[in-house]
Parts: sequence; structure tokens; C-alpha cells
Amino acid sequence: MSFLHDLAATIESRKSADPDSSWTAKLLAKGPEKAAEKFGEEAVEAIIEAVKGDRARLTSEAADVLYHLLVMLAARNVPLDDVLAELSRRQGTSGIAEKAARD
Ligand SMILES: N=c1c2ncn([C@@H]3O[C@H](COP(=O)(O)OP(=O)(O)OP(=O)(O)O)[C@@H](O)[C@H]3O)c2ncn1[C@@H]1O[C@H](COP(=O)(O)O)[C@@H](O)[C@H]1O
Repeated sequence: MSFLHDLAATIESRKSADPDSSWTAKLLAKGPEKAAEKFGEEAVEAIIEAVKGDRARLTSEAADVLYHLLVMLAARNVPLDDVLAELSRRQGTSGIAEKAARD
């Protein structure tokens, strides 16, 4: 199990936790739309730091993005392993071929 799997398992466990005891439980209790909104906010903050070129702040924002991506996936019951399997499936195919297959 990777660290991301551990974090995904912790997030999954927060679905049944008291929202007053956990930030994750509080966010999940607000529904998948709120989780998606927070992911979008964090992604925009990461984009801003990437454009500015501040490596330390980009690192911090990227961590927020990964955490909020996992929360958004959990809110829609999409397992991390499904996303990793999709990435794995794409290994060995070129980005251009992948785009052509999607279009
Ligand atoms: N990695 C994280 C993590 N990254 C960011 N955050 C929270 O995400 C929030 C996002 O920051 P914002 O400034 O947008 O939050 P905010 O202003 O308080 O929220 P809004 O009012 O804007 O909605 C912060 O309150 C952070 O605490 C995280 N909260 C939890 N985790 C991990 O999740 C685990 C479980 O956390 P709990 O559920 O809180 O126990 C923790 O052990 C950590 O490993």
C-alpha cells in the first residue's frame, strides 16, 4: 500500500465520522458538489503558484490538490485504484494515440 492508498483509506473512513471531529468528514457531509468546488479552488491556487514559479508554495498547493482530489473521488465512490488502473492502462501508449482514441 502506498501513502496515497493510506490517505484514501483515511478519507473513506471519514464518511462515517462525526463532522465536528474531522475536516474531511465535514467536507464529505456537504456533498460531492462541495468537494468538487474545493478541488477546483485548490487547483486554481496551484496554477497560480506554478505560474509565479514559487516552488515551495507550489509544493504545498499540490499537496492540497492531491488531498482534495482524493476527497472528491471518495464523494463519488470512485476508488483510487480505478484511477491508477486507468493511468497504468495508458502506459506505453503515446499521448497523441490516447487523445485520438478518446476523440
Ligand atoms: N491532507 C490533508 C489536508 N490538506 C488540506 N486539508 C484541509 O483542507 C482545508 C483547506 O483549506 P482552506 O483554506 O480552503 O479551508 P477553509 O478556509 O478552512 O475552508 P472553507 O471555509 O474555505 O471551505 C484546510 O482546513 C486543511 O486543514 C487537509 N485535511 C486533512 N488532510 C489529511 O486527511 C487526514 C484526515 O483529516 P481529518 O479528517 O481532518 O482528521 C489528515 O490526517 C491528513 O492526512
